Parts: sequence; C-alpha cells; structure tokens
Amino acid sequence: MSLTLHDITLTYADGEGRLTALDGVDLDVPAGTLTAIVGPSGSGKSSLLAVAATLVTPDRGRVVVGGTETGALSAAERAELRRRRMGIVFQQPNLLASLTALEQVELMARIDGHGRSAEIRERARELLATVGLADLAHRRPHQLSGGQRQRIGIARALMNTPALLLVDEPTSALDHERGAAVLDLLGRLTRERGTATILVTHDRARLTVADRVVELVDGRVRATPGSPSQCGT
Ligand SMILES: Nc1ncnc2c1ncn2[C@@H]1O[C@H](COP(=O)(O)OP(=O)(O)OP(=O)(O)O)[C@@H](O)[C@H]1O
Repeated sequence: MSLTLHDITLTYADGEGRLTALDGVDLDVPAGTLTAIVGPSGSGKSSLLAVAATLVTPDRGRVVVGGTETGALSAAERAELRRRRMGIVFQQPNLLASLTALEQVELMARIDGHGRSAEIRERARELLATVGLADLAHRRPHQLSGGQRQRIGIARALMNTPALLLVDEPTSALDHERGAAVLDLLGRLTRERGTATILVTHDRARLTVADRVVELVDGRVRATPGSPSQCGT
C-alpha cells in the first residue's frame, strides 16, 4: 500500500497568529519502501507523521493512502483505516496500565479477530523477543522503564502486519545493538510485506536501512546532499 502527501500545509494556533508547521510538503512513499525523515527539532517531523496517520487534518493538501483520498472519509472511517491498515509508533506509547507487556501486544490482534488465540500469543512472543523483551512479557507498564515501554509500542504496531507503518524515533530509547536490530526488522518487514514505511529519526548513523532520506527544515522538504533518491520530492 502506498502513501502520498500532496502539497500539505499545516498550521497551529500560536497566540494571536498561526505557526506554520508544514509548508507545502509533497511526499510519495511507494509500497515496499522505507523513507526516513530527518531534520532539526521543531522542523515538523512529528506533524508530518500525524498528518500521514490521518490523526491531524491539514489546512491544505491531500493525504492518499492506498489510493483512498482520506479527506473524503468520516472520522469513523479514518479510525477504521488506522486500526486495520496502519501501525503507528509514537514517542510515548499509550499503554493500558492493567495489561502485561504480552497482553498489550496481543490486544489489537484479538480485537480484530486475527487468527487463533495460540497463534496470536506466539506471534506476540516473537515480536517481544525481537525488541528484546522476551523475559519481561509478564510485566505491567509501571514495572518497566521508558525505553522498555517504547519497545512494547513497536511490537504492538507490528502485530497486525500493517500496510502503512509510521514510526517516530524508534531508537531513542534503545541501546546501539537493540536499535540496529529494530531498524533491521523494520527494513525487512517493509520489503517482505510491501509495507510503506516512514521513519522519523535523529539518528543519521543508521540511515542505511532507508531507501530514501527526506530532510525537513522549517516545515519544508529540503534535498539531502548525498542521497541518490531525492528526485521526485
Ligand atoms: N499542538 C501544537 N500546537 C502548537 N504548536 C505546535 C503543536 N505541535 C507542534 N507545534 C509546533 O510546530 C512545529 C513543528 O513541531 P513538530 O513536533 O512537528 O516538530 P519535530 O520536527 O517533530 O520536532 P522534534 O524533533 O523536537 O520532535 C514546532 O515549532 C512546534 O513547536
């Protein structure tokens, strides 16, 4: 499933005026490719992700997900699209206090009735192991560190094999080795499953996993020197 953003402008209320967070952004993420978004703090990276996730409606522009014009959908239809087709990893994962790590990851698959119970449990365990939490599957959020909670968010987003994967700073709370493993996993899933993936990161050292690197500066796309894949943005 592909994602296309056409001429996206997003402003926020800022005192008396408006602050322009995104300013005419065009972005095309074909199925089976991973686009990394880099740029200074406040350049609009998280805003771009929120627009792509259809969580925030831009002032101007179009968001097309798998050929569907999301602007034409109702709020309920957008929620359904997110739940069924998207995996979204926020910097702060919203975990349920009463569920164990394993149960958090299983939850979405259970809601959607994806597969048999034993298969769901097995897949959730595998994903927790991939993010390095195999031994902590029984813990509840308050018994885990911030980084461990973020890793649950990553495992949870991958559970329903999303067609569109939107990931905000996945490695900020991970050590080097674990961060590399998570990025490798995202790259592999993207290619094997034809996922369209956007990865917001500060971590330029690990951008080899990306098919394309897009730099945002003051809410605009700037061509990144040295990236062979900048054409078309
Ligand atoms: N809800 C909001 N209301 C008003 N201004 C906002 C809001 N969210 C973000 N902004 C502003 O919009 C601009 C873009 O913010 P955004 O969070 O998209 O940047 P970012 O590149 O993700 O930053 P960081 O790397 O620090 O996470 C910033 O100037 C920010 O202060």
